[in-house]
Amino acid sequence: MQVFDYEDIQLIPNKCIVDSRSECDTSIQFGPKTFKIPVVPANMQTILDENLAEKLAENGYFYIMHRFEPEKRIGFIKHMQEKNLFTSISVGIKQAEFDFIDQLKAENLKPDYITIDVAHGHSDRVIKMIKYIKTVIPESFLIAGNVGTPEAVRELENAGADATKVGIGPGKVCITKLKTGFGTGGWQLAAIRLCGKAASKPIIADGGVRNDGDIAKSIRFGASMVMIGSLLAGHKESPGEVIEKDGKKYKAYFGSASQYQKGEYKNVEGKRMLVPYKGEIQKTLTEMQQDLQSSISYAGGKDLNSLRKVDYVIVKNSIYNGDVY
Ligand SMILES: NC(=O)C1=CN([C@@H]2O[C@H](COP(=O)(O)OP(=O)(O)OC[C@H]3O[C@@H](n4cnc5c(N)ncnc54)[C@H](OP(=O)(O)O)[C@@H]3O)[C@@H](O)[C@H]2O)C=CC1
Ligand SMILES: Nc1nc2c(ncn2[C@@H]2O[C@H](COP(=O)(O)O)[C@@H](O)[C@H]2O)c(=O)[nH]1
Repeated sequence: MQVFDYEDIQLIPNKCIVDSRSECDTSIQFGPKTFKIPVVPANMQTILDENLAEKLAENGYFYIMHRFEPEKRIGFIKHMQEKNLFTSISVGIKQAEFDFIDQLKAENLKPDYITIDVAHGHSDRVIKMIKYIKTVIPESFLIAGNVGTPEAVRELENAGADATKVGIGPGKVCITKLKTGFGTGGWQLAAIRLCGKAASKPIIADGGVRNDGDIAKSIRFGASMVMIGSLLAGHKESPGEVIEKDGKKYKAYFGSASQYQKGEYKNVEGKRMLVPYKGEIQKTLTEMQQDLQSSISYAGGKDLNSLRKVDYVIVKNSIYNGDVY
């Protein structure tokens, strides 16, 4: 099996067909809606809260609300619907989450998107939840994850998932690889390629993106959407207070399976780090869009599809020579 990660790949340019990068269209249809860029902030408590979700929805970006304050979800859905904004929430797989699906049904609330968010998505419990949601609220576009193999993608799709989320352990605050020996950490882009080839529905590349160019690479290897944590952490709108240390400003970013999320040190597979404060998130999202427009122009096209077939070379761990900024 050929394995590589983001830093090992360079895409090969084709002849340009636009006069300006502004002509390049970065929009993506994902499920029932179309978004400005194929990027979604990670559904984690230090990445997004209700206010940021609202801002993203208002401005044409995809979001997936996290599931770590379960009691807020019904109110959040109602609030977004009152504002005519799309609704996108996460669920787990414990019994209380089946009851939550029943509650949604009883209140006639049909989120536009539901994401099943667990560490090891290739399991009978996840398949049971997929089938349950698809029976009770078939109108919702259902994303299931996380997985790291073509077999898992196929099995979750066959169970009824409308999209799958790929990435076990490549995240910046993940320690799954170290704690368990398993995952796609270190070869996430190759895993996206394998899963993308097996998929008959969209996949979300989740974790390991360290530079804007990695978004184009994810699309090249089969992703429809790219989930990003660390690059979108540390903004003014990110949940949490600004922390001052040695005269510099930071915000905290911690794993959903860290002790900081769980409130206890049990089955910990995540850590906490401080991310330099970055100001407004819109600036980062705009830069991502501009960089992606540039990527499309290098691909020799006018939209994201042009990225999907570009040639590439594997330059194992060498592209950062003299190139870090
Ligand atoms: N993308 C990634 O690489 C990873 C992401 N995460 C994130 O951390 C959060 C917490 O995830 P998770 O622990 O699944 O959620 P939960 O704590 O809600 O656990 C869900 C259920 O699955 C069980 N479970 C968890 N892990 C496993 C496993 N490896 N094998 C069998 N059963 C398991 C849990 O039981 P019990 O705890 O008793 O085993 C629990 O009953 C999620 O947001 C997830 O996305 C976590 C790790 C890896
Ligand atoms: N192994 C773990 N993975 C986690 C945890 N919390 C979140 N995540 C995953 O990381 C990505 C974000 O990755 P990044 O490289 O962009 O920062 C996120 O979407 C989850 O899939 C965790 O505690 N352990």
